[in-house]
Amino acid sequence: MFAIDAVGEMALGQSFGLCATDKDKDNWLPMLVKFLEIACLVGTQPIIAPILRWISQIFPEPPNIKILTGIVTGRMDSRFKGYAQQDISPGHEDMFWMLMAAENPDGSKYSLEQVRAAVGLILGAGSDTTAIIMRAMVRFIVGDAEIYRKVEKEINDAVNLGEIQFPLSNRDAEKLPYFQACLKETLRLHPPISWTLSRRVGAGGMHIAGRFFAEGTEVSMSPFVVHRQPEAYGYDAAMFRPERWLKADSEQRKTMEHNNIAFGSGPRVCLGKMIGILEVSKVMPLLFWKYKIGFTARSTTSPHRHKVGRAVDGRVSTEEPYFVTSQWVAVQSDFWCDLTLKRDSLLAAAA
Ligand code: HEM
Repeated sequence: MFAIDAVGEMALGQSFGLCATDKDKDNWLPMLVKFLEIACLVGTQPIIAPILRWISQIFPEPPNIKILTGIVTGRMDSRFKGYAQQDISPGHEDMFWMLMAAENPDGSKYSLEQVRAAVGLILGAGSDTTAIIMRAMVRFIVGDAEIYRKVEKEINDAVNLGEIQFPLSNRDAEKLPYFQACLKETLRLHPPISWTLSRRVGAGGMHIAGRFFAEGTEVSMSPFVVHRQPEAYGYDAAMFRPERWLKADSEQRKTMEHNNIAFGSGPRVCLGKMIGILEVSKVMPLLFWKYKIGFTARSTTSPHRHKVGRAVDGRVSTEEPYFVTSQWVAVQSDFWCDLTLKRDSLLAAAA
């Protein structure tokens, strides 16, 4: 809910109110998963796009989707209207405002359709991705008592010594090296996007990893696979071990960073990379400081209640606290946690 609200605030200057009401009354969460499933289908099989467009013209939009598209379209329309009346920003420069000021390479302004498409892309690309990392971080950290202890200690010590303050600034979050190493390990082992956007092989074709690919072939890489190479991350590449980032020498660290493609790489790298890292760095230390977290069994109403959990690598286990379904996006479902307010945070609130 936080990730959707945050991206709403950034893209259209206003959150969608999920955190404030503590409810997903418009069904953003299930609809986003559906949206990403369709994006996966169209992204990998572009031939399907015109068929889906045709179907969507014949059959009415399902009511749930209609509500969401209605909310987004309504907000955009009112911003377009405000913009035309020179009421350009809602008190701060959001992405809508920047897109309206942006120019195409030929110097022309973005068309309304371009702005609509870009805002839709940001809402889709910037919400579940960040939420997946947050869930995976809880699973990896809390699932290992020693790592959890180290994360808590680092945050508690930094708070007690007055080195960091909540709400955390990005600079303060950088004062938590062990937490940052956990974030890197999470992005490495559970990259939210299972393969990067495809690229087309250029004129004359190309040899990649010992194979020839003809000109025009679409190729892509899977962060999930690249991030598990022992050549880059060591013999224990499949293990969640934050220390690998802290103990690596500069050459090893360079290799690990270079192979980390959770946000893609090159000219089409994720445009929200720094925003995603900032969001996780602001929220997760506060969560770990404020609450004691534990996993609980799956809810009796869960669609997976008869199944054991499934990890991001497809391992099926009763120990696994969530169920990962991976299409383009490796999304978790049925993750039930117990949160207990900690004494320290209660005392700080009372002070
Ligand atoms: C942890 C969070 C995130 C992850 C792991 C992630 C990952 C990715 C990946 C793998 C790509 C494809 C890059 C490539 O093929 O080289 C991408 C593209 C993109 N991402 Fe993110 N993303 C995250 C958060 C965000 C956020 C918060 C936003 C916006 C506020 C965003 C906006 C975009 C956009 C607009 C693109 C398309 C770029 C293009 O077409 O050139 N992402 N992201």
